[in-house]
Amino acid sequence: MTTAVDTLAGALARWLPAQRWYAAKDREPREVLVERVTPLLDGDPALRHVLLLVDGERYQVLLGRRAALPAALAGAAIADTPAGVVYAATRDGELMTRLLGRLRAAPRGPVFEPEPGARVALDLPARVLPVEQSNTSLVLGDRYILKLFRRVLPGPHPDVELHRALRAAGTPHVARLLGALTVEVDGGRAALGVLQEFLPDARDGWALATADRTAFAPEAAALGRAVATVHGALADAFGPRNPAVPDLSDTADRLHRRFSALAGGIPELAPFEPALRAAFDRVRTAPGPFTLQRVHGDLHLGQALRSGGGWTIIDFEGEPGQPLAERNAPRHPLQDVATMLRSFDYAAHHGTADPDWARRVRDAFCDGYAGVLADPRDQPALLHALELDKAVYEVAYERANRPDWTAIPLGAVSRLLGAGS
Ligand SMILES: Nc1ncnc2c1ncn2[C@@H]1O[C@H](COP(=O)(O)OP(=O)(O)O)[C@@H](O)[C@H]1O
Ligand SMILES: O=P(O)(O)O[C@H]1O[C@H](CO)[C@@H](O[C@H]2O[C@H](CO)[C@@H](O)[C@H](O)[C@H]2O)[C@H](O)[C@H]1O
Repeated sequence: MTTAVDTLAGALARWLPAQRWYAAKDREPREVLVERVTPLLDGDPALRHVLLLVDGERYQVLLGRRAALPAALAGAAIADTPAGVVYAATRDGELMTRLLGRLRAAPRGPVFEPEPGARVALDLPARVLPVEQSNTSLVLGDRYILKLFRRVLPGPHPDVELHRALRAAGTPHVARLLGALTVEVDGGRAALGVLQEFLPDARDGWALATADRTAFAPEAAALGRAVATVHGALADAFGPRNPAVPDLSDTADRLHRRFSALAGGIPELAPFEPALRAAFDRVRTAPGPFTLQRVHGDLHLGQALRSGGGWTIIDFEGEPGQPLAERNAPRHPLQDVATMLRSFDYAAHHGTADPDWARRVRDAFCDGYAGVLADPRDQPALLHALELDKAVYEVAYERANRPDWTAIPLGAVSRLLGAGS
């Protein structure tokens, strides 16, 4: 006999592949299990928090239910049931306005905890950010931004942990953390979301750099200083968990493993494999010693917001597709520098190509960074290998998400190898 939960699971299996935050986007999941349903609001509309196991991986979804959907929510429908239409509740401003206030400790349900000393208004009008991203973000009253993670992973979450430590250290370059949403799973707590101060006048670095390349150049030095300041604060906050290592053989091994995992099904990368692996091997003899530390882990121009208060770095969750242990592991800080340099190259090759601009902005960023910490250009082999690693990741990312963009990172692999170390 087919139950209501089976019907819902089937409808979710058809709906998931169209969601950008669903990792295995290119196919319908084999199995969707509704693991736990927590009622947050009864009536019409109703709101449920739902944990799903999708091919064994845990996700959270917020489901609304109404007797009939208003036209504005027509695109959010998931299933027609005898009790009403079930739909993606994050699209429903009315329900999302009430979300924070409904997260009271229902047994094993989601909980919202404000940070010590933070006074949080629980009923500000909500709107969902129109950008498609790895997660789903709601702006509350233009004062807060609530990011709801889609994957639910037990253990310390870097977006919460790093923001908390950076604000405690008084770093001006991060948005204030106001609270966190968590849930109990597998005997521990898992982060479901973070609430932060919203910067209403902010524009992200990608928008700025692509709108007017000339105006962006002076900003790059300030961005370099901001990233170095954040690195210094992260090193202080988390301490020398992994004190100076004599060489970066472990990093080289990791780059090789990542290449094998990422490039397997990508024939365009095959001709570059020997040169890429040689570049990764050169990391083994880069002059040390090195101190590894917590880093941002997924830094690019879209993660840097420019507002009246200067540069703010956002989204410290690392690459969302990686396991938490990998994302929380100490790394060389040049990893973040390398990924930001890749972003300048993206901006330079978006529209009319302007490699000279990329070189100027890259130098300005490194100058700014070098004013606070060591000059990234003092480690050319490491920087080169880390840029290549990110470009390979980007080829895989673009093929899966934006095939028309694949030429940008693929061209970069070729250019970076041609340029040598
Ligand atoms: N504190 C903030 N103030 C203003 N806008 C923000 C803030 N944090 C994030 N944003 C906006 O939300 C978007 C998504 O945030 P982000 O943390 O990068 O989510 P994701 O991990 O899903 O990419 C950003 O590109 C930015 O435009
Ligand atoms: O922001 P996310 O954490 O979801 O990061 C993913 O998506 C990014 C694109 O939105 C992608 O970034 C790549 O494209 C950017 C331009 O759109 C460019 O500035 C970045 O340098 C480039 O890597 C990112 O790789 C991916 O993880």
